[in-house]
Amino acid sequence: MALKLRVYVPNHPLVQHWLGVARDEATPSVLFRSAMTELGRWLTYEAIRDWLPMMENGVQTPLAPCPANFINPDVPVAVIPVLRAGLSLLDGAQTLLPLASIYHIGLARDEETLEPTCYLNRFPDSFQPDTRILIPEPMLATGGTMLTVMEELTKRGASPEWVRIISVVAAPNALQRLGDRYPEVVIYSAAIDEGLNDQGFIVPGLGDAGDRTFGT
Ligand SMILES: O=P(O)(O)OC[C@H]1O[C@H](OP(=O)(O)OP(=O)(O)O)[C@H](O)[C@@H]1O
Ligand SMILES: O=c1cc[nH]c(=O)[nH]1
Ligand SMILES: [Mg+2]
Repeated sequence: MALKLRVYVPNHPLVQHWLGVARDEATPSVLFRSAMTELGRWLTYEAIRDWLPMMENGVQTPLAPCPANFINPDVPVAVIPVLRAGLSLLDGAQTLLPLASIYHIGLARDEETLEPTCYLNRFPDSFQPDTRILIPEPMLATGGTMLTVMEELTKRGASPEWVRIISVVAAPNALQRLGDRYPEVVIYSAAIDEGLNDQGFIVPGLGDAGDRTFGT
């Protein structure tokens, strides 16, 4: 079955370098966090192309009038880190989007059923439909977590066409399920891996992103 959503894997040396560092089991927690921050920064840089709202506003240079383009401050921008592991990408994203509102959501997968449970939701009651929404979530495995996040967003008025996900490793299962339900969503991922093992971990993946970030 063809994949319906758009997935970009930036072939950028900084993205590929930090992905390698994050994958390496010998990488200690402190360096793993740096790698994830860097991935958050460069994946955000790629993802906000053609997505941030712009407006034209001429300026006067010291020499002459000149056309200029600026980010339109009237269109809301929101970043939705998915706790815990999504926090590892947040610093990098926030560096590039310093004025964005940050709305946290926390989900944990049951180790047996792989079903996610939501234990924290700091979303506003409603989102303006043109709100630009960036979701840092490093692991897209079964896709269950991201489908829950999307449901919580859309029932508050968010438009999938303005949602961009930054992820480090995505599995085909998650991409298929997300594409079937939300084909408008665009994903920027450092890699698409082969699949999942019996415990629902992405292979080769990078292990448990939350545990490696927080040393648990
Ligand atoms: O696509 P899925 O199959 O839903 O899996 C992906 C989710 O699983 C992990 O979360 P986990 O439950 O380990 O929580 P954590 O981030 O707190 O470690 C990971 O951080 C993703 O959020
Ligand atoms: O491989 C995986 C799958 C889900 N969550 C992780 O942290 N790693
Ligand atoms: Mg985890």
